[in-house]
Amino acid sequence: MAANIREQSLEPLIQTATGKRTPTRVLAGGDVFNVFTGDLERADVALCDNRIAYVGDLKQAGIQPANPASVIDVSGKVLVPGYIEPHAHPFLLYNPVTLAREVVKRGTTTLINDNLFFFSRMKMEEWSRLLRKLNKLPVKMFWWARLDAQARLPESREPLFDEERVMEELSRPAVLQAGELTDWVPLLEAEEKRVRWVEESRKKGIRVEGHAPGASRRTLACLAAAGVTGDHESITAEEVWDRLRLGYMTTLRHSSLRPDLPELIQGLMKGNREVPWHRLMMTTDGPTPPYLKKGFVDYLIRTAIEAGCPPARAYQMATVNPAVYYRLDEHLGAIAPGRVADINVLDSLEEPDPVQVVAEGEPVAKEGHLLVNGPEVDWKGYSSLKHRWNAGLCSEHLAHLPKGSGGRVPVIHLLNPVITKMEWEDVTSHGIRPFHAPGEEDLLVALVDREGKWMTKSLIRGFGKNIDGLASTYNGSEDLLLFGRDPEAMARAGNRALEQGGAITWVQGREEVYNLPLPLGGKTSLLHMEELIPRTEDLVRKLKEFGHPFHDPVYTFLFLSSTHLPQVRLTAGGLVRVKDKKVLVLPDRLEST
Ligand SMILES: Nc1ncnc2[nH]cnc12
Repeated sequence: MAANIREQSLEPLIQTATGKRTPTRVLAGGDVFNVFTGDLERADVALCDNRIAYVGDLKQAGIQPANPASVIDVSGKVLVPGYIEPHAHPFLLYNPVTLAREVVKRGTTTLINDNLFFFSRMKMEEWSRLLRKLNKLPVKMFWWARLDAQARLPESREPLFDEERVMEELSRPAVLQAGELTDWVPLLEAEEKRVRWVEESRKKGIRVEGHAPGASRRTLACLAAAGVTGDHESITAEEVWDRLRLGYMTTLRHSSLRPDLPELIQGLMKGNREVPWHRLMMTTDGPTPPYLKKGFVDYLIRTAIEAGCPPARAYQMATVNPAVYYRLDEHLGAIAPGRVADINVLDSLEEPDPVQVVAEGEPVAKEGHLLVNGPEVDWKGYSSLKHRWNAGLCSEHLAHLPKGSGGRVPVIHLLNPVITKMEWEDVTSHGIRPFHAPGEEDLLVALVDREGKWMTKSLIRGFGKNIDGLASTYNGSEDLLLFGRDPEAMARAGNRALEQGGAITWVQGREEVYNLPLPLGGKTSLLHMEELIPRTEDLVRKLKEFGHPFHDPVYTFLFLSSTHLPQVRLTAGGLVRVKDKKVLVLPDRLEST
């Protein structure tokens, strides 16, 4: 429905509202949360197929239910609109289908999704076909159109973000924003194509999402002048105010990586400043699977309320605010006539996890259980997601330390799951087994081209101890990421992951101690969330046993090759210092070995 949400035929709605046609379904006797006033009002809700036709006293309005079976008794309950996640990354090991099926149980009925990793690797025909299929999910799937890959790719892959493809993406009816703009420097340098894409977005009335962590007010002001309309990267209340003052729609983040919401809410509410709640939204920003045990947007609402946010404001941030911002408020985000019938039935406003979920007029979940199946996606029909990896690995490729100038080697220190600091260190040997490396915590980390042409290496400290070989096709540049101290185990893990068309595979000696197949582009699993959550927890637990100090290693996999983050990253062009794009260590060429 996302693609054609603006194409509603009005006649049956008019007939139902005026009592000339019986409603297809009625929710009777509940207290309806009015997102416009922030009040609870006793009202019945009459539906006409997937839309709301009338809200009020149906008897008084002369609207008759067709029969008792068409009435859902919600007396004693509170009705709120289905929740909207404005900033979803539907590929944190889960895929768009498994994410949608999980979150709708907790009342999220609209996802506004990152297209990265699908757009960046799929043929356009297949991507369009997949979008049509996803349109049949009980969750409305809207999309962003990325303007860059967020990684430094080999030149042969760059045309993915060419004029024709990006313009086609911006023209899709289900695309609501350009971005997120992780690579915004070229925009401020007025790079022609980037400016043209933002201008095109403005012409189409779609938004432009920034990505400016730690940016000064000056930079934020320049980005606003360059057409950026929103940002979700604040980690302090002051940063939120900076964005609000400049007119940004500002999204408060509570992700698995950065659970900042309580601090942001409390900081915003400090003192006597009136908080402009209507300019705020909230996001889970791509949580890794275990987070979903706590919920999704329902968990954001709960967290905001627990932090002191007035309940009405918390619900507005998750419903009408994103609907207004994305220019969809005549369709979404409210229990009001004309809107899509996405309705969560709650015990009370203090309990945002719904007892029942109605999406597009159909009951889709009850007491945390899905009531609907499908659509079944035949993933085999999307050949561009089944990449054939050409990078056969042998241990010889991994048997030497990366060399910098003067025989020193680069050592990446992991300061948290994603922030790195690099230092040069002297080592006396060229082996990488622990007794050869500078310290017992040191592992080799390598990014191996999925076409088998190059490999970029560094030492890494702070990821774990005594890991023999761990391979992940889950990474920011869609190549193969390897960690380990034993070249043979690393090659074994890598080859095993590649053999499966993508996986996270861990080998100690000759034994496989962990394996999670990721058959969709080497990125996402087909497992339903009930299985994927414990499998992800298993990986984290095992890594902790090997001295891994952080809670979100999947993000380490994702971001070690993502050049939107600071310090050094592993790329096709070598080990690169992001700030000035300086290549610190060139990649090894693999073809000649
Ligand atoms: N920039 C990003 N790209 C991909 N996944 C993310 N999750 C959070 N931020 C992300």
